[in-house]
Amino acid sequence: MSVFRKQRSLLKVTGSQCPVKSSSEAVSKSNPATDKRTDNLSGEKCPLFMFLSRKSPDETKPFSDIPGPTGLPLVGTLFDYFKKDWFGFEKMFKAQEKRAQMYGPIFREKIATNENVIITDPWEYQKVIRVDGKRPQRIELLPAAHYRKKKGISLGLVNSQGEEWHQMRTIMSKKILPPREVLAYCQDMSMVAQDFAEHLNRVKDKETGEVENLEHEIFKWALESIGTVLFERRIGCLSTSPPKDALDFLKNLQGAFKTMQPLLFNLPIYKVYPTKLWRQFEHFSDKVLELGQQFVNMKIKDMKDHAGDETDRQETPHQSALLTYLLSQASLTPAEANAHVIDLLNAAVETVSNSTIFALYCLACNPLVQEKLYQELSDVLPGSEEIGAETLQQLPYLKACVKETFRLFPITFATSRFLPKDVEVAGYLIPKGAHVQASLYPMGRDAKIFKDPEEYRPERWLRAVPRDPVVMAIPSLQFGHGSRMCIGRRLAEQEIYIVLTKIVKTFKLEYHHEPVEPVLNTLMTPDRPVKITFVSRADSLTI
Ligand code: HEM
Repeated sequence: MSVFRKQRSLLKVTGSQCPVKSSSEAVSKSNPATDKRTDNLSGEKCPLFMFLSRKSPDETKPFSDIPGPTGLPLVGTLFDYFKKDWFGFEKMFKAQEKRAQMYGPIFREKIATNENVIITDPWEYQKVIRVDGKRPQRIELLPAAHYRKKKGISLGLVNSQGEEWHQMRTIMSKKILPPREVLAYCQDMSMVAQDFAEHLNRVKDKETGEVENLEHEIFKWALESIGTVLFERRIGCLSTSPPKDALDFLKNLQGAFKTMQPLLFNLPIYKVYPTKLWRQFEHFSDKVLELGQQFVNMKIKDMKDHAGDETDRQETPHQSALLTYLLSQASLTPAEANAHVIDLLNAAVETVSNSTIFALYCLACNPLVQEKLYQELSDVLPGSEEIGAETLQQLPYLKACVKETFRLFPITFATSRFLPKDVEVAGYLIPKGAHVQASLYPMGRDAKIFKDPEEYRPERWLRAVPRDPVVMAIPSLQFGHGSRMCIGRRLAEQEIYIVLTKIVKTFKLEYHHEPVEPVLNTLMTPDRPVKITFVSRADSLTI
């Protein structure tokens, strides 16, 4: 009898013994991996269940038994992604969902040089999280790492490993992670978001209420917003004539992300021969670097111009931009400090923009949810006051809306680790060094975990009754986990909360077009222009 079937028969016993009833979102069908959670509402595993579901070591199957597509020597399943009846690289998350339906919650796949164990069961992925350690290793973004090595630039926090990573992370964490540091940016972010709402009001079509190239406008906001954190200065993206360099930066950043996607999964021929795609990627990356450096130079010039100017410093609530902080670190050369800031800029703009676009889209498609959110915002912020740290504590529904967006559109689509030691997952022994991915799209849309998974229902995250902590943590997995979790998570969430607050208070959002589907351009992005109608709220006090 398979391990899974054994577990299922044990679960029948434990189900009746467990003192806590199952939730309405409990498993409808038996699934070997998901059944293990018992889904009791307290979120704690029943001790009897834990005892009965223990496996003896000899039940653990070898790595080679993990199911998955066979593929060809050398290239693995690479050619599947060129087939008409299969999904391309831009729909990799769909391919993983399909594979999970075929092989179950754990499978192996080798695509060109990428060999992965993919897990769609959140309880099983917990075993990977538990062994994360102090210096977790994630697969590098190979094209980006190759580019940096070629140019002789630091690999940066995103792509470095081991001690080098740990040292960088320790320095940067002190300034980016503490809640008090992040909350200090509330006021600046709030002012940028207010400008953005006014900007939308200005640029929306007076007849249709739609904004031409909304994505581009949101990118401008995201650059302006993170600019206040990194450089403590306004870039001017939301003015009537934004600086050309800022617009070029955004265009090239998008180009770099878009061209990186196919480079990530194909054979890395570019390492020996600069293919057309590689040359495009290199061109975009060169421009991003050059223009990013210009932002840095502007800030450095500001600092020199205002050295010792106390009046200027008093105007800013948090006294030092991230760049200032990094430049003051004795262990970093100015070149390293610059490289880190450009890294953060790159990581921040695409991620925050796309998450915000999907959140606005979800709200526009769900008027009842939007109305409920509007009520919450109006109760807490009845006037045009700025959004402060205390306000953010009082907006549970807003936070639930963001979580629900992350569930449906996990823009990073997978989070991964190289295992630091052998681990048993879903009944298989996975050896140290294997690369293991949590596939977030199928996880978030699993009907055995979420009732009516296609529905946008923020209430899922508001249950008064405590639910399984593993389920509750699914949305945050898109920021990764453990000591290598996204360093910008708090900044990102704060920016998204603030901009949604300003927009929903100012406009009623509507959507009257074909549904938007996600596609990968390294990150998950909408597959078409998102034509939201922005209807000014008559009773809005913000504009
Ligand atoms: C919704 C927005 C964002 C999402 C979904 C996101 C997601 C992620 C994920 C999944 C990782 C890998 C974590 C892991 O391996 O455990 C990561 C790493 C990282 N993120 Fe973000 N991120 C976002 C916003 C930001 C922002 C705003 C910044 C900068 C201010 C940023 C900077 C970074 C950096 C530097 C790393 C590398 C961290 C390390 O390896 O130590 N991210 N992010």
